[in-house]
Amino acid sequence: MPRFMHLRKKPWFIVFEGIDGSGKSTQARLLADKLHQADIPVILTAEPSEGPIGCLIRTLRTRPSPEEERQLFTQDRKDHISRVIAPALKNGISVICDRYVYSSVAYQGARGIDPRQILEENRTFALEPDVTFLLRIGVDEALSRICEGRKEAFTIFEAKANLERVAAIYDALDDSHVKKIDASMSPEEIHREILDYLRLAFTNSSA
Ligand SMILES: Nc1ncnc2c1ncn2[C@@H]1O[C@H](COP(=O)(O)OP(=O)(O)OP(=O)(O)O)[C@@H](O)[C@H]1O
Ligand SMILES: Cc1cn([C@H]2C[C@H](O)[C@@H](COP(=O)(O)O)O2)c(=O)[nH]c1=O
Repeated sequence: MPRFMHLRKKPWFIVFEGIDGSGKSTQARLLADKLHQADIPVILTAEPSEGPIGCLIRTLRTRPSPEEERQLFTQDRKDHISRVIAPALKNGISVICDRYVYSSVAYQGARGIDPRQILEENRTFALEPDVTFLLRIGVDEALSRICEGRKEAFTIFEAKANLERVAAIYDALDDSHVKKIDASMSPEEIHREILDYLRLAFTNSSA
């Protein structure tokens, strides 16, 4: 069966999660490019989204309260789902999303809000991905990558202690659609592992 032909029959919703610097954007782009090369209809999107609330979030220079932050990301996600994700899937277009529900669980959970409460609230409205790739990496390695790849000072979300708490919540995730990936490998090795996993998942889903 030609590679990824399954996606022509049923578009997939694929999410990338992980701490800052884990390589989510790199892998999301590599996967989107691979599907484009296979002539599979796909869009690459992200949260915070490019909608009005997502743009507001990205301009923040001081961190809101945990509750305000939770509400902002929840409203952005509702807008993102209705404006971008749901229409694409309905039109047979697969969606690759760089950050989604679990970012709220991990990052706002790291600020003291009960992660289970965040997850339960999101489950009342958010579409469930077909697969979530959780890129796992040590905080020190992630921060050294961010230093290399970024000139301006760290954003407010990247304080080391905060990322340690975020990473711990991510690691506790055990949903069946979460696939944990060792993100310390090279970009090419991670990409190959993701493609191998997807090919097997597509085969099993159409069996
Ligand atoms: N497997 C890898 N090995 C080494 N460096 C990597 C790897 N993947 C990405 N990088 C580099 O690390 C930096 C962060 O990568 P990327 O932007 O993909 O991470 P991210 O998880 O999206 O980060 P953020 O959440 O902060 O946007 C970039 O400079 C990128 O080139
Ligand atoms: C979706 C989402 C994101 N965040 C945080 C996590 C990141 O530090 C920033 C986005 O930065 P990126 O470099 O564009 O990935 O936003 C969050 O706290 N909660 C969320 O739901």
